[in-house]
Amino acid sequence: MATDSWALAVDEQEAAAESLSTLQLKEEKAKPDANGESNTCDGFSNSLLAEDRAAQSLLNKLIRSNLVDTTNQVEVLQRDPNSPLYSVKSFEELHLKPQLLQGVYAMGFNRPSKIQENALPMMLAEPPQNLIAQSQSGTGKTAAFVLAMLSRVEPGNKYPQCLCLSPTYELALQTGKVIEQMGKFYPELKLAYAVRGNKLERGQKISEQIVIGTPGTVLDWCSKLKFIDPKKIKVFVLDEADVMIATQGHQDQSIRIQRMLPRDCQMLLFSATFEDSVWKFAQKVVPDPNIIKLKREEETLDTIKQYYVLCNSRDEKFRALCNIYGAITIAQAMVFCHTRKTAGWLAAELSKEGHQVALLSGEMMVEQRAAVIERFREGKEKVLVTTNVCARGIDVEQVSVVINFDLPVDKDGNPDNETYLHRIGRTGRFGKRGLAINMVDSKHSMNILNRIQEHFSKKINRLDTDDLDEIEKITN
Ligand SMILES: Nc1ncnc2c1ncn2[C@@H]1O[C@H](COP(=O)(O)OP(=O)(O)OP(=O)(O)O)[C@@H](O)[C@H]1O
Repeated sequence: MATDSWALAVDEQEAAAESLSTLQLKEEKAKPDANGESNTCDGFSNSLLAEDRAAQSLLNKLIRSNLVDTTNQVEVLQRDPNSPLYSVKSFEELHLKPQLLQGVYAMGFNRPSKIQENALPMMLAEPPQNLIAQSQSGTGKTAAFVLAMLSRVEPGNKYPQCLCLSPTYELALQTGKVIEQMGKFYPELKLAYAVRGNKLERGQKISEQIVIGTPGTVLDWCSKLKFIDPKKIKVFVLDEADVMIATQGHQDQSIRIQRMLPRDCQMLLFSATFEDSVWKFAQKVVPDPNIIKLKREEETLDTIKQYYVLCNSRDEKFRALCNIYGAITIAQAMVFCHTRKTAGWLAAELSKEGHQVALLSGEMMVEQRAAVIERFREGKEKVLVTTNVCARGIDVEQVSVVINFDLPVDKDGNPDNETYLHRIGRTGRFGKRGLAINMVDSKHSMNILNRIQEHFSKKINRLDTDDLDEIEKITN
């Protein structure tokens, strides 16, 4: 998988070298599994990977202001292929409770998103149906299952009826916020967070109708501590299944929780990606499911002009970058480096030259990263320097130029074509024309570039950055 890229490995090493105390902290975090697994190097890097995925997902939620646009069609696989397939074009068609419809409109939703068009009628059908749904982040999954939970809950009954599992505390909070917003016109509706640190008195029973939490704590609350009676749960949601299974122990805990629920409990599972492992897990926790998939909007190199620049050193690459900036007007650019060290250095150098630079770096907290991206989106900075690890999955639509200060390679040093496409493909979406410039500083990187070129069968032209006229031409 591209996620364990070489850059991630380098960043891990840098992080480890930078601070022993952080390392110890993270090792602590990597330990908790009940399976008694020892904390090997691999365990450490897997835990970082899981944290990375969860952080990425949180980042996307924090910076997202609206729905991700998609022109792809939804693929629906019904449990009973003979039953009619309903889809709705308006929220009215769903016959929601008035308070709920009011909540939906108060959130500014005018009509269901693409995935909601099919998912909502299925989730709200009687008798309840199970669902596995996959679509990229930002397509309206959370809003859909929150609506389903709020539709089924009976606020008059003061015990948990809906249970939602999230991979981390922070992600649980984000979903909780959506529940609160959408359920705003239901004052009697209450929400409890089953997350580590939320200590309740033994023997207590929870009166909140919706519980959202992480698998370990939810399992404790349902079994050992008996705060929740699992037999009374009507809707079970497993959110971010792909992020969930990246964390050791979460998969087993989720399955154990699911086994305690009544047979007729509605099971809903959501995931942004659908690799084999997610699919296998989904089938274990969601019996007899309907399945909905929405393909990612294809990234394309067709509308992107690609160039490479030959240099001999990091300093030469920097000069080339300055020359490009001197010759053409760039509204906003993203510059990708392999390591946070290079990224930090480059950002500092660019600022010295008077550029308004934002730096997105691995050691930043997710909230800090979100703030950096927000400022960049608002145009407060014109250049965003980042490592691959930080910027994966982030869409900033107005970026028209992408510069690979270092070419993307995987952990074995081979070209990472997927990352290349993802980095620059975004500049050419929705009919926009983009520009990508690759810095080549060795025979090795020339070889990588050639292989990328072959892979996509798209010519990458040489650009002489000492020739200002030539640079100017590339924008024509
Ligand atoms: N029908 C809708 N109309 C307008 N905006 C919507 C609609 N549904 C959801 N949104 C908004 O779109 C954004 C993405 O929605 P949502 O969080 O539900 O997507 P998601 O697929 O769950 O993504 P993620 O997994 O990243 O949270 C949110 O800002 C949400 O408020």
